[in-house]
Amino acid sequence: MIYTLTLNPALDYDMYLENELEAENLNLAKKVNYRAGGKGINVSKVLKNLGIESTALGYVAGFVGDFIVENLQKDGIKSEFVKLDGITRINVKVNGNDKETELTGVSPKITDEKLQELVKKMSDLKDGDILVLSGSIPSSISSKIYKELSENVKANVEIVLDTRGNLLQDNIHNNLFVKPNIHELRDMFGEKLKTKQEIVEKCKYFLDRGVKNVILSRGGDGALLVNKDFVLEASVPKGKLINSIGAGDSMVAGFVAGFVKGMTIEDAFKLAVASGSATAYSYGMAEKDLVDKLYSEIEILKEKL
Ligand SMILES: Nc1ncnc2c1ncn2[C@@H]1O[C@H](COP(=O)(O)OP(=O)(O)O)[C@@H](O)[C@H]1O
Ligand SMILES: O=P(O)(O)OC[C@H]1O[C@](O)(COP(=O)(O)O)[C@@H](O)[C@@H]1O
Repeated sequence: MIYTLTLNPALDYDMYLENELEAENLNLAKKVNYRAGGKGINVSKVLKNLGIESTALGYVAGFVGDFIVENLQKDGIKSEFVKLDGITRINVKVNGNDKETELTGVSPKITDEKLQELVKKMSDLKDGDILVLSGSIPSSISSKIYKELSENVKANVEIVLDTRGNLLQDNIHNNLFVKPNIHELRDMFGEKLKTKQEIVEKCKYFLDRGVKNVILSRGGDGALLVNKDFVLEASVPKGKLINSIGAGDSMVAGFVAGFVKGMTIEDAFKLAVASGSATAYSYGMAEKDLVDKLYSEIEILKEKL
């Protein structure tokens, strides 16, 4: 079984404006969209669209939490959330004609007792399972919680890690892959990292700490995969950008899907990029038909590390 963990889910409220967002002005929307979000939940959704079952773990609270649970149920995605007091956050994603602006809400508190409830659920993991640890960590719990949970897993499980900044560095633990985006890598090293060679050099930081593959996403500029044997560079397929929220999570789902289907690293990476771009070219998350179409258009360049 694949388990996705979303410690910090959200209702994503996508707003598509008539014009570019203007501060201190009235901004009119021409279309809106509500969806159950948070990184692990997005991974579960795209896995489902690719025909792969997973169980979504994490925390939900209040009426937003109810919306998330119902939304996943409707999509036929299994979830086993722990309930908290308070209200799960609402994240507003404002899309102008060119620019995307994100407003992120406040998360409910996770008490020690609720943390133990989650730990108990995670003790069900079995050999061969995959655990996807995705998204930010609420400030009420340890910023090393992903590492602590990873160390706690007794079974032989592949662990995927996708989180930001220091949280990424602090939570590495024998990961199948990590997926920073180029901005996160630049922030982490405080450098501009313009050339492919500069980027690949920095990816070695993760390999030296036991990560098997680093997937470095670069938005509309494609992606790199770096492991101890080779570097893969993927082109981005053609399409019209609609909303890139969840593109990174779709990429995570695509690679996991390829991995469980027994694809080669090259093909799983291609599926990852196709899934990321399929989401960027859609109002919702990547659907299989578009992923399949884009998959056939992606070119992968392979070089030795
Ligand atoms: N503007 C875009 N055009 C085409 N593909 C995109 C675009 N933005 C994202 N993608 C796809 O989604 C992947 C992940 O996007 P990225 O924005 O780098 O991740 P994150 O959402 O984690 O910041 C990219 O590697 C690419 O395949
Ligand atoms: O665009 P990405 O990085 O794939 O992730 C999008 C998801 O991440 C969020 O922006 C939340 O991110 P964080 O958990 O890092 O705060 C959600 O609102 C959204 O569903």
